Amino acid sequence: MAKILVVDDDSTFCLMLKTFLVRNGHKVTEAFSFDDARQAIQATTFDVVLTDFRLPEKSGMDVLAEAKRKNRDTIVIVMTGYGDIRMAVKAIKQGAYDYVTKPVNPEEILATINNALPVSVGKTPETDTDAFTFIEGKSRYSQEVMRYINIVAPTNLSVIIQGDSGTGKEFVARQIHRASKRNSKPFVAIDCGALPRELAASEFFGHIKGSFTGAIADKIGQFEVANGGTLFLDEIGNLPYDVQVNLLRAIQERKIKRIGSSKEIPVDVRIIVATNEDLLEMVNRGTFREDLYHRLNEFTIRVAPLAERKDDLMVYAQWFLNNANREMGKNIHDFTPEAIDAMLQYSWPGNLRELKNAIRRAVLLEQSSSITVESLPTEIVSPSQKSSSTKTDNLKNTKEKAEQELIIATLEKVKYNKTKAAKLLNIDRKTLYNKLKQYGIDTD
Ligand SMILES: Nc1ncnc2c1ncn2[C@@H]1O[C@H](COP(=O)(O)OP(=O)(O)OP(=O)(O)O)[C@@H](O)[C@H]1O
Repeated sequence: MAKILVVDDDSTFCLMLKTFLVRNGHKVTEAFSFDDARQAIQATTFDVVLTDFRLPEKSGMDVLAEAKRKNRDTIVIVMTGYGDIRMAVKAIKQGAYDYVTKPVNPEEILATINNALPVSVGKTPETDTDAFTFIEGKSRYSQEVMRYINIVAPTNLSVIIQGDSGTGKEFVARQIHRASKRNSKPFVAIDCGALPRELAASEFFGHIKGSFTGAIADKIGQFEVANGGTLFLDEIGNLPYDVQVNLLRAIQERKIKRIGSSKEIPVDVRIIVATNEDLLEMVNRGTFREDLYHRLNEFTIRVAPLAERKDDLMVYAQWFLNNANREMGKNIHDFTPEAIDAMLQYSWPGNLRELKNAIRRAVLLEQSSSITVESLPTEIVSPSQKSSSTKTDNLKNTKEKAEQELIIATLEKVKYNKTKAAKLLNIDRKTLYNKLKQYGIDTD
């Protein structure tokens, strides 16, 4: 039984979800606004918070921040419309466990919660369950990543894994650990993005009772938990600057001191970090320590966005389909040619995570033995395909659609940096702004 908070201003939806989750053995509290949610979070520690992305006045991001401030192990799942998928990706970068798309299917939510629960966010001793089975893509990029994993795994080198959200960085880290001599020892993941500055040092190194307000008992830090194994620091770019120096010292000296203690404890930990930012650029901007960067940068692996390795798409799609079948007791064999076509055309800004979610949703909705275009999220059925049969097409709106698609694709490519996008599109920034307005493209 998990303690779950459901946050949505639609009270009928809340009631429906509550009834369903209670029937499945959970204890559920509802909140219809951010203020209700905040009060509930302050009063109780929830295992799971399920929040709508759009709330009156506030957003799911605020609920996420509130829940993580109270207890960073709370699993936050964001419910979002497909139009907000980029925001959902942002929420994940800030510590949300996953998102589900609206219209929400209760079975899907339950499956997401069940997946999340045994994996108490972050610190998971490595287990060889299906949830972490590493699937090899067949694209040139994936083959290269595989080669790098095999080269670096047996060494003790620190590794930086660079790639957009949802590309599979944590999976690469787990695979390195699994293929290393450390694989019988723990793999410990810390999400630096969800780590409040004041708790970061204590999370890494532990503390002794009474060393600061709130230190009500001795606490062992993650360096000690990971001893002999691998420490995976996700979103390393979000680590507060002053904590970076402590981290560097621990890595270099291979010893730590619990906060409030003078006793040095030797630790043997291999460090793997992940980032979706350009750390070197952060070094140049002065937000990431250069000495730490060089210490970590013994080996770098770049994981390409799914859009750049379309050869992998169906390998993963079939794997996620098989898993979803098993999870939901269904037996859908494959995808129709139109569905494959639509998936290949789509840009997948949320990468493998988005693909997995789209397929789980499709498996729930699909009534036939193959996934059809109709059960895929509408976003995925590309605008040009959807409109190809409409008689109202004319040269002007065909041209506009193509222009709009090109702008979106370019923005995604340059991670929404408008200066770079304008340059690539060979237009000035002002023209780009006008076009964004004209097509209602939201870039915040
Ligand atoms: N090699 C893989 N084999 C099987 N599934 C994978 C693989 N890589 C990624 N996935 C799937 O994609 C999801 C996202 O992967 P992962 O969490 O590793 O991405 P990430 O790049 O670390 O994301 P973030 O930057 O948001 O933390 C995983 O939950 C998993 O289901």
